[in-house]
Amino acid sequence: MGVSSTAIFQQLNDRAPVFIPVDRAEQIFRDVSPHITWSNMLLAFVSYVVVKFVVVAIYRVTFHPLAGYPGPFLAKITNLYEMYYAVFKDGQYTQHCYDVLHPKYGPMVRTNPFTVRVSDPDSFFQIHHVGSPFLKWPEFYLPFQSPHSSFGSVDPKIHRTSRSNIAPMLSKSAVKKHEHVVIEKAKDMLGRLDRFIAECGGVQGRYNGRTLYFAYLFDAFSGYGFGQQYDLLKLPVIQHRIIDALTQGAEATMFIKYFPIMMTILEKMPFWVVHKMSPAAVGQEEVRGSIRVEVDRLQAKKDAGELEKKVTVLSSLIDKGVSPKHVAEEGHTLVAAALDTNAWTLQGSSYHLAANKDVQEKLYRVLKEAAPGKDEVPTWSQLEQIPYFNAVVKECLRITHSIAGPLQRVIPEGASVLNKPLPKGYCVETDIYSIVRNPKLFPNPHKFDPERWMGPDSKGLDKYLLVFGTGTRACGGIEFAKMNLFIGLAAIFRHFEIDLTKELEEEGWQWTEKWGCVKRGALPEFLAKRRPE
Ligand code: HEM
Repeated sequence: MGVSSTAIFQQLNDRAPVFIPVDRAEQIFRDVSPHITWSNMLLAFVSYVVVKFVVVAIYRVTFHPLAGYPGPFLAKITNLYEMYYAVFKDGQYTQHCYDVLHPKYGPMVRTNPFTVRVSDPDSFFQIHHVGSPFLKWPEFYLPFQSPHSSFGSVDPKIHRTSRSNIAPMLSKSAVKKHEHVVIEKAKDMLGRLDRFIAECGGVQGRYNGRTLYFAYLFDAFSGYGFGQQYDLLKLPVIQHRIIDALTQGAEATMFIKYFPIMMTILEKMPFWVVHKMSPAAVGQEEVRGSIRVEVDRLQAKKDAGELEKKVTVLSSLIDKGVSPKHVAEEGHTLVAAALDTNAWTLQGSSYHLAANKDVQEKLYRVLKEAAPGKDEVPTWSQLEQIPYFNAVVKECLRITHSIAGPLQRVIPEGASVLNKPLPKGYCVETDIYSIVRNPKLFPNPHKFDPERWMGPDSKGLDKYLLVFGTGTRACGGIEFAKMNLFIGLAAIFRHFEIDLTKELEEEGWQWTEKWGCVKRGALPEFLAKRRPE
């Protein structure tokens, strides 16, 4: 039953006397009600949105705490500007900042209403030093849904705990104990290249770098990380849904950055729906599932007093008493953090070495000297003693800069960067790309030139090889990453001559930024020929 308007107005008036006389209110209602139509309501709504947008836009360019920072007008009033380059121009945001915004506006640019982007080596260290009060920006990191992991945590206390939990298993001395496995997997990779050659007639084989290197890295990491052997390199055809899943995951990162709600929606959806939308999600779930099973198995062993000590990253975490839920979270993020980055570096390195045959030949000669035997793979310590090899690896890391996207941090109280005070609570972002491609630090920065690491002044350059980040939130797996890179690159370039396919030769090395780098254009395929022993 309806309630009369008189009663409603009477009630309102009782609660807020002298608000408006009841008879006057009724009169207004009678006058207005014929105009309450759908089209008028729509018009009112649109007018509200437009007026609100204009008022907010005026505020953002005039009185907003970031109003004084230079940047494109559109970027100051809406994040659609940034989103356009990041999402709709297929991952061109970082390159747009490097090519257009910084040259035009200087080292500090307001790239969206809430963010100042800083491209300056000294400021990078100021923001990312050990114990820095610039904490990870929750809006970017929390959608990864691993708030208790070393990568995904935002709260410094939680991070301190999670990082110190994994650190002993990822220290140089700890990962070195796993070196024999990595060498074994590198030899499997050589065998696999022989098979590609045999399949292509016995002289030169064509292979997909992403698939092959991913399989090598996954085989090298999975045993150490979570005690599972997938042996992807031994499959008849190298294919696993985890490869597709991580590819799709990387592709989705930018989309999730601008539409974080998507992660929550996907989590809440029944798995069969997600599977229908993205078959690769099965691979993700498969690995997540096997990590969960392994974590539960380890916890049961611990409860029974039978836990094998410090055998894998996961078992060492269970041994420390970390809850199974958090151990599983750490496991998932480690898989993503460890694989895409390293696989990208190996692909990009293969491209640049194939495109620069003089460097490849010199590298081959030093490697042959270090490992003269058939299929011999030098050890990590041996490789560390070869100056030219080290120069090549540094240049490969620099030019491939796996994480090209912005590293976003919250501005703390009283911060000032480049002598300009920054308002607390907003976002300041830096990026690795603009440091490792800074022409003042690395002249001719787009040229692949290992010699830049060999000169008398090159020691000072090491500090700017910031591909792993620096400070408290620097990469947790640097040693593991280096071991895989050193051994993987040495194995391949000691025993094979790598060439570009026609497609890559014509196109060059094109990439798109999905926070991490993703190959654009032609497939990352290469041609491999056995070196004479
Ligand atoms: C070439 C290979 C790699 C590169 C270039 C790389 C780069 C990076 C960068 C730039 C960050 C900082 C991200 C940020 O501030 O948001 C990071 C974080 C991290 N990486 Fe790596 N990474 C590589 C390989 C690995 C490997 C192999 C592992 C593990 C075995 C790993 C584990 C981690 C972890 C746990 C973090 C989070 C650290 C923390 O916040 O405490 N990464 N990595």
